[in-house]
Amino acid sequence: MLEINGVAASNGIALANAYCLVEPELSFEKYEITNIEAELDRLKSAISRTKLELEEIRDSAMLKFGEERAAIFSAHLLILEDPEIISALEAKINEKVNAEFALDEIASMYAQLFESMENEYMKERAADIRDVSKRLLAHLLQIELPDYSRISSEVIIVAEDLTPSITAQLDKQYVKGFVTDIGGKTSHSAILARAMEIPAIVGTKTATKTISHGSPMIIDGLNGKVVVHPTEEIHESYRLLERKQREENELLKKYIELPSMSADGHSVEIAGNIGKPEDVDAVLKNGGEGIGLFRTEFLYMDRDELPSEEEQFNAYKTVLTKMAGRQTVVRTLDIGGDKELPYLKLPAEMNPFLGYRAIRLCLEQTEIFRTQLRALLRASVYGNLKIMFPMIATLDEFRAAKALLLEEKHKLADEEIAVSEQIEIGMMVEIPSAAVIADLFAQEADFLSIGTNDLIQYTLAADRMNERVSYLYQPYHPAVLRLIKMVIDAAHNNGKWVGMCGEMAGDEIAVPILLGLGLDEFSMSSSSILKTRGLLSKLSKEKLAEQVKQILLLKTSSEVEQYVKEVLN
Ligand SMILES: C=C(OP(=O)(O)O)C(=O)O
Ligand SMILES: [Mg+2]
Repeated sequence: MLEINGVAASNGIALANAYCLVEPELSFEKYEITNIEAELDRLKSAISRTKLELEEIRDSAMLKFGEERAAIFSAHLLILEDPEIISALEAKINEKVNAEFALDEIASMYAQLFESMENEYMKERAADIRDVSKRLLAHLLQIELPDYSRISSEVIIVAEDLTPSITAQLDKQYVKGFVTDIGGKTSHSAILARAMEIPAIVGTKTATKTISHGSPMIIDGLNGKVVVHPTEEIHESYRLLERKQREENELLKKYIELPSMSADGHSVEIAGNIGKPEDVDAVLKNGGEGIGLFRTEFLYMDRDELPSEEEQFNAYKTVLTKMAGRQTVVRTLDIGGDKELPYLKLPAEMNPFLGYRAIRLCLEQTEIFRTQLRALLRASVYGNLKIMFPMIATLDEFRAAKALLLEEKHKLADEEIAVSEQIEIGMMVEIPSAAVIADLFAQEADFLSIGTNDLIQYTLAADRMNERVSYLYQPYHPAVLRLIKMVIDAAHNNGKWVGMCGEMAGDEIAVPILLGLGLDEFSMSSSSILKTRGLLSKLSKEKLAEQVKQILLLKTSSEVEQYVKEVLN
């Protein structure tokens, strides 16, 4: 039995076998062959097995993800059927070299040829050739390649990291959880795991080195623990725990229909965070009263080009229609940091979290921004839309973004296209400079939404993705609490509402503090909604408003945590 610790990124317990997303070593030696016919046969049979595999992948991608993604595999199949490539391979084998070596030579030659072409489309074909030849090489060497899109039994994914696009493709029916070497509580793979409501442990540092494919394992998303090859006894205790958790989740269901109200009768709003229109279902299923954050960048990911105005319009319209008049806060494109768009071909930066991203990019590449704003404005008539801008650091940025929005609104009016007159325009407060001058922003914004995932990392200068400094990523640090108080007070002093859409809004130590500070809206992963509503129903807002005065005098994060735990008991 082996125990590994990591960051508890998404709650829950999962028991299944490991599915290691580790690229296996595909090394081989060059050797001279004596039987050319036998070698050609070996190549032929590896090609047919590769084709069969690709056909299966293509068909399952078609079913699960649609035509666009399936097309990649059709293109791979065409390469395997290309007579020119096949005869080049055969000619090479006729020089009495083994098939692996022949494949490597020919595939590299073609890939280099495509790479040297001016045409972008042809350049990309080089990647296809390398991909197919890797698959074929694996078949020649009789090594199985892991492929997450073909998982069809219950597994726990073990990977160095999961990019948002891989995570978004995992099929919840089979993927019961995941464990990664890197990442923190607010890395985007962790956020997506919470949206998928599957347990996840990130930042284990060693999972891929110590867990082998197929090993029975348990992940304890509550305590950030991974157990590999558990003893019978441990397995049984976790099975019972999992059952207990399922029962507790059943009990929480009573809160689906109840309003979000403290024990002393104060109402707040508990909303959900989403990344794709289909995530709305989980928010509604869990009784979310609104959407506090729609991370629209996910509409731009996992594809080869920017989404058109029409595509975006349809996505926003779907969300607004499903939300049926409930408050829906949509955040404009927040790309950068750990969220990349390869097709924008942005140069690599030394510090991407401090670089050219989010509103900075939108205010420069205004065509991208205007397309999104138009789509949003056109969709506004289908529900209760509020728009907010990410990563605002200066008042000038907020004014410039708002001006572009109003310009697009006027243009639509000229075109006689209907736009709602009720759209509130707000902003994320996730950069310390914005928190410090929240009083100035609150005069010009209709609402503020505190993004603690970034606010914490920028306040403590601790990368939210870096597990080596995760001890510094402290939501209850007095500096963070003071900034949050400043923002809430600034909004209220100007008659505006204030929400929080960072993960802290669903954190059980933070919720009592935030209630005491007067936060109006708590927006979180849909899996946290019911637990938070249950917790809220046991808290007295008026009593907490007094206790918070004490909390704000505490000197360290652990003192705050200890105080809240005592108050709660
Ligand atoms: C909600 C936030 O935005 P994201 O996690 O998408 O950066 C935040 O920073 O708190
Ligand atoms: Mg952010």
